[in-house]
Amino acid sequence: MKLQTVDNEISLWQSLHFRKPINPINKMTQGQGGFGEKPHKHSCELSRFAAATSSIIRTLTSVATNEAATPASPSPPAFSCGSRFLRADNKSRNVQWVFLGCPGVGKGNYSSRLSTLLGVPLIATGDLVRQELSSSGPLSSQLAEIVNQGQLVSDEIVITLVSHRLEVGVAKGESGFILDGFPRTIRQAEILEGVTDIDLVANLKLPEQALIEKCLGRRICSQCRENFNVASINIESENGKPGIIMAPLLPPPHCASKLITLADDTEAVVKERIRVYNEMSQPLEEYYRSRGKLLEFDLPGGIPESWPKLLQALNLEENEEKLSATA
Ligand SMILES: Nc1ncnc2c1ncn2[C@@H]1O[C@H](COP(=O)(O)OP(=O)(O)O)[C@@H](O)[C@H]1O
Repeated sequence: MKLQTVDNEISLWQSLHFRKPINPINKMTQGQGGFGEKPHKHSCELSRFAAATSSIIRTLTSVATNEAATPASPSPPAFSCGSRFLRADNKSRNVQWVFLGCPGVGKGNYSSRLSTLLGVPLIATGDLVRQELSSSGPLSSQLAEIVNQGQLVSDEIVITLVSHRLEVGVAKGESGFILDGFPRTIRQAEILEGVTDIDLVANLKLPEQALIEKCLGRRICSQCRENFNVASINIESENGKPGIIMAPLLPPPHCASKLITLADDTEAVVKERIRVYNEMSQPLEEYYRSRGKLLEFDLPGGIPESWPKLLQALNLEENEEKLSATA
């Protein structure tokens, strides 16, 4: 039975290194939620998986308790807030937030702005996968095939990549994190839930037409790796839903001649990525909603309209100097 298997795995990781108790309420919700069946794992797969996850467990423990790295006199925060999402249960650590959203919704952009604002690292699994893919490592060609077809890479590989990234961060004294693109399956969420507390899961939404146009308009500077978008989106209001206007995000002149398109931003692959998202990742909305952690956010337009409203929804305010620095 699924619940039994998840418990077995979490107990295995706990026995390895981590100490977070399993919350009986979570167990109950998982059981009632009817989430997708977890694939059967052979014991050798399980032990490889456990090895990878024990690493994430160790690292997440260190991230969650990393007080030593906090400076004695921290510089004033770039924000003020009354947010219930900040440090929900543990004043000794920084935020642990997750960003959900379909490909093209802009979660990378908003999570990156928040990471700068809150002074926490942004961990984007898409970037970790692409880094691995462009290296000459053993996983490279295997990953290229999966990503270029718009499919998800295996939970085991993603967890290994996240775990490694967290370990590097802990060594540098990082505390807290914003996760962009992880978890993306119920299984990944269960693993995360089993090892640390997530304070908030922000779910960004746009109509599908805008998602497709945004993905197809995405460009990256091959030199500085900055993201831009050449799409000019104008979706008329329909059936009581407000229209959406999104201006292009054009590059500065020194990047304009160096723009590239990612191999998975073609129309067929984008549609497949959205289909895979709806099938594999959308169930996460209910998973986190039932745990009281989900913040739904319909983007009202491009960054100039959406960013202040997102801050409002999170009960955050940028300080004046920060506003001018990011303008
Ligand atoms: N958590 C994850 N689980 C499985 N695969 C992932 C995960 N995160 C990223 N990937 C892989 O990396 C690709 C790029 O991710 P990302 O940049 O987040 O794209 P998207 O625009 O689809 O949100 C995904 O299509 C998927 O193949």
